[in-house]
Amino acid sequence: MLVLALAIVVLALLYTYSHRRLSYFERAGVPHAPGWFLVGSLKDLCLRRKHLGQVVRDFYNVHPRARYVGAYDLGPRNGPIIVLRDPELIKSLAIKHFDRFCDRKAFLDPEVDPLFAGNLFSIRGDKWREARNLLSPAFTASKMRLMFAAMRDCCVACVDHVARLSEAERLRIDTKDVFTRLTNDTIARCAFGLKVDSLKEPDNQFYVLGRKGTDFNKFMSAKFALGSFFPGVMKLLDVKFVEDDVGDFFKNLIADTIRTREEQGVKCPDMLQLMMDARGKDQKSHLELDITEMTAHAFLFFFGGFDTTSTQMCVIAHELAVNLDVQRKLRDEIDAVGQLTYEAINSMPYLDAVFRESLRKHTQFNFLDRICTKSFELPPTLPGAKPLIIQPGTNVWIPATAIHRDPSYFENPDRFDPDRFLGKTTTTSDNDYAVNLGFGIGPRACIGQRFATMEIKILLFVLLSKFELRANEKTPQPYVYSTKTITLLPEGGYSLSMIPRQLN
Ligand code: HEM
Repeated sequence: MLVLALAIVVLALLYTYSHRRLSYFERAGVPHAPGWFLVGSLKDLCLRRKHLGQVVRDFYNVHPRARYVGAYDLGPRNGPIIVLRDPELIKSLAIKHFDRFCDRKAFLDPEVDPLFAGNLFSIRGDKWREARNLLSPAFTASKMRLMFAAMRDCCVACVDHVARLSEAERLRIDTKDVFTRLTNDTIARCAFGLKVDSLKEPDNQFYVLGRKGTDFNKFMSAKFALGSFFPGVMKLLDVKFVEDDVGDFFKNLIADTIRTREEQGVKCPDMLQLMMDARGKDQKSHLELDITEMTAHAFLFFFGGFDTTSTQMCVIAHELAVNLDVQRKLRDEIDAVGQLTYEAINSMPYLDAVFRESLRKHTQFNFLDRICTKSFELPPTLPGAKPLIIQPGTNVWIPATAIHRDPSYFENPDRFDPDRFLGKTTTTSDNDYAVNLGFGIGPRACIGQRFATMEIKILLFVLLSKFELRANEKTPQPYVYSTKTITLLPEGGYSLSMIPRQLN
């Protein structure tokens, strides 16, 4: 009885506290999405009524002219989220005032989950700066040139595998499975210096455990929500993103590779080598780079690159199969180029346009998140409103998905139309920069952008040289994102037909 009474009192206190928090934007005079006790403004996401992308668009559409709007986070604190709408303000916070908005919201305590919480995506402050400086040289244009041959070999092996399938199998390709194996093998080669063929050996440990560690479609989304909004509960229950068998496998792999390289005096052009070379160079560095930290960074290729890159391949293949005019135009460009070289892949305007349009229409990071680290005065959101001072710890979202579907920036935004990017170079004009957010913005933007772009372009080149992509009866049309996950997985899954070109 006493316990029940106590529980009711705690709940009532929490409710009163939350009620006050949920009036924050009302009091500040900022247009906002409504919020509810515990679920904040993310009720539809929690109830799986809407995909995260739609929820972000709902926030964005709260007011068509506001420079920013408000929403409320999950959890008993129902913290305020500032959702930026104005490209100028986005640039101001993400670039000019980066020193005040350099971190993301913490998911996890590094002590609970060192592999996940210790990687570049999650770490903060000076530790992030040092790690980013250390890892950036692995992604320069000259490193990409070095990795080109390895990537090409992986893509050719993947397309050869498709060619060896029976005709019936080729009519129903599970693109996610094939492309995930490809990205796995590329990462094994370029991050860990390992040769793996996951299409020939489907159950190899590298693939099986890498997949297990990054499977966003099962419990991962729930863990993300828990870690994001109730990090304390995550710590208490000792819930990890990276389970021990996965973590141990990768740690041992890194330790063995380092030992072998040191014993044999071998140097390889991969990310692991960069970290090995950086060890012990700077005594004052926060980066001690022990095996766990090196594994965390190398493992980041999985979190950052494995699922994202294969997903982007899937959505492009889908769009090409349902937009045959686009496929034809791209194939003509590929045929005209003929020879696949590093220079060629980087100078194909239509291929680049197709890729950029895919990032726009199918945005994997529905919002980019930043946390305010020093108090900051936002300008009035609307003419006549007051400026808003936000405090350290306030969450700021850049609603990438919503901006990408805003007709004031992209005419007819639901259409897949690569032509809109033709004639625009990748180093875009100022405003373009803040409305093309597929790889993020500012110093915290995706470090693997060049890597992913090159891998995807090579695959498209090799694939379309040999196959025509066609929708089959399982291809989702229209493409509706499943509300069961935070990824771009369509209801019904990915499926396509690949038809050898010479048979047409
Ligand atoms: C098509 C594939 C990919 C997409 C769409 C993508 C997208 C993104 C986005 C939107 C961000 C957040 C940027 C921001 O907050 O401003 C990000 C961060 C990141 N991505 Fe990617 N990414 C892809 C592939 C990769 C690959 C291949 C890697 C390989 C290492 C990678 C590693 C990372 C890392 C480490 C971060 C965190 C950067 C930091 O905080 O300093 N990504 N990515």
